[in-house]
Amino acid sequence: MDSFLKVTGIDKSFGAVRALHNVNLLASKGECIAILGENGAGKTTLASVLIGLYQPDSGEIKLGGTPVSVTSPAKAIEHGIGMIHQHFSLVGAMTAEENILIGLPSTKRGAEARARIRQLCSDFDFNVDFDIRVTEMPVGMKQRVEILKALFRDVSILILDEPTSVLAPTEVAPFLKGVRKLVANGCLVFFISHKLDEIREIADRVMIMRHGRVEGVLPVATTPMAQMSALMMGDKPTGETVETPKAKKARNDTSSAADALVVSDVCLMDPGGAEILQDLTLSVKAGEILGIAGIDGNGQTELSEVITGLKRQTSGAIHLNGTEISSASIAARIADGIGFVPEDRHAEGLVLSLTVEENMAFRSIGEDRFMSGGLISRRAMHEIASDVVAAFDIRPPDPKLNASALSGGNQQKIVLAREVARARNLLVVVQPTKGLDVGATEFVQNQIRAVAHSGVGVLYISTELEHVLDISDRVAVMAFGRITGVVDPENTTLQDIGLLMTAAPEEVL
Ligand SMILES: Nc1ncnc2c1ncn2[C@@H]1O[C@H](COP(=O)(O)OP(=O)(O)OP(=O)(O)O)[C@@H](O)[C@H]1O
Repeated sequence: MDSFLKVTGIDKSFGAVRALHNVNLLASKGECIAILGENGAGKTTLASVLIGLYQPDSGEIKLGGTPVSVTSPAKAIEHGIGMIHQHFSLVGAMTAEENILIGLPSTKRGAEARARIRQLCSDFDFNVDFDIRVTEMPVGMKQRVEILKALFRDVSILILDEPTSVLAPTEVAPFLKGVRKLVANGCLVFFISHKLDEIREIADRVMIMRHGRVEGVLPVATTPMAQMSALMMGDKPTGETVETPKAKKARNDTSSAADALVVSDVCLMDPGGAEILQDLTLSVKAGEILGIAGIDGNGQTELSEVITGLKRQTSGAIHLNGTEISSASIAARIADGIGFVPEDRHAEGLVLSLTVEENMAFRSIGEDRFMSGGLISRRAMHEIASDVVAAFDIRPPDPKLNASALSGGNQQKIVLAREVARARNLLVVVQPTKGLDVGATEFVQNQIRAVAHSGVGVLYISTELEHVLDISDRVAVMAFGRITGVVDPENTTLQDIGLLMTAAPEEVL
């Protein structure tokens, strides 16, 4: 094989954690290599070494036979290596075009450049609104802007870190098609993903990582999924199975339960006067899981923010256990027993510069369990966090590490653990399985089921339709800031839901 990229003997440690252990890889232009591995396996670290965010402790990277020193992301771009991260790095106050052209000399930012951006958009079927700022964009659109930014810089190696996790089901197929086009054009694409079916669809080879080592680089077409999964998980069993339909029925008999949450006729306007939520009405009973399905950017995030107090509705009312909380502060809602797992864990869920145990106590200081004799007890904080770290299998199992030192999946577990503990009446989760490996996904779903089982109402918002259908007792579909229908997940079809997801405003009841 004519290898364009040659990675030899890469090692990278963070203190005692050996994140990469003698990683070797040969890859050619015009192929798509999936990188598969459990949370914490070293996938992001390897990608970060390739794009110069981290310097390896040892090892070598060659491009076209020449050793290269990738000392920064800017150097990586010079070498034609770009990466789309799970957490985007766009400037919120700027438009798509301004972001794509940022840092380029003015000679490269004229009409020709703008035409090329639009051409790339149409080549890859990317729907991007060029008139709005990034802060106003739904996550899926931000991702498309990030990709355009890399494509505009003519990358020949593009690393995509779980790119479909922010996309709605209907957006995935066109996106994958776009990636295949990129590969056909000679780009070497690394596709980090936890989704075996997607890997099967998009990748030529799969590189399986485990505990910082490469367990194998195998052709996708001839490698059974079971073999990929076994290499990824070692001899550990994959996640426990979930819940039988019978058990789900037994749990979800909430017909006589009281309403935990009632949202009545809620409207939300953005500063420009556009209606983000329109006369939205729904209810969640105690012990019930109400799923919210919908294409990203149809008001789901804003719904979660209005319920948790991060945004104030323009009109309408919100009741928790029969008491109106429409104008209550965020702190008052937390005190009332609302737990919230936000979509953007980095921006809203965690303080990365604080330790795991400090993050566990975040916004809960003052609760009896963290206090002793009227003072904050560091010991209680440590003990509570140690228990949670063990129960949620957070790795590395050290509550005194900064949250920034944990992999994305393990950071997610911290937020979930903290919010589950807070949710005495209502748990609102947005994209809770994003970035989690198969085992961790099962684990998180089971935690959420257990919360509902204890009598807490759960609002489960996700673009992962299969997960929503699997876990929810009822599913409300959102489009254009409204609920377009409520369905029984046992008696509905994907087509029915698809229709509700794309219902035009005038078709909405
Ligand atoms: N900046 C850092 N400081 C300390 N430890 C780190 C740092 N970055 C990663 N690690 C550790 O290195 C190991 C590999 O992490 P990495 O983020 O590469 O995993 P991953 O395979 O991308 O996981 P995920 O699927 O959860 O994103 C983990 O044990 C993680 O805790």
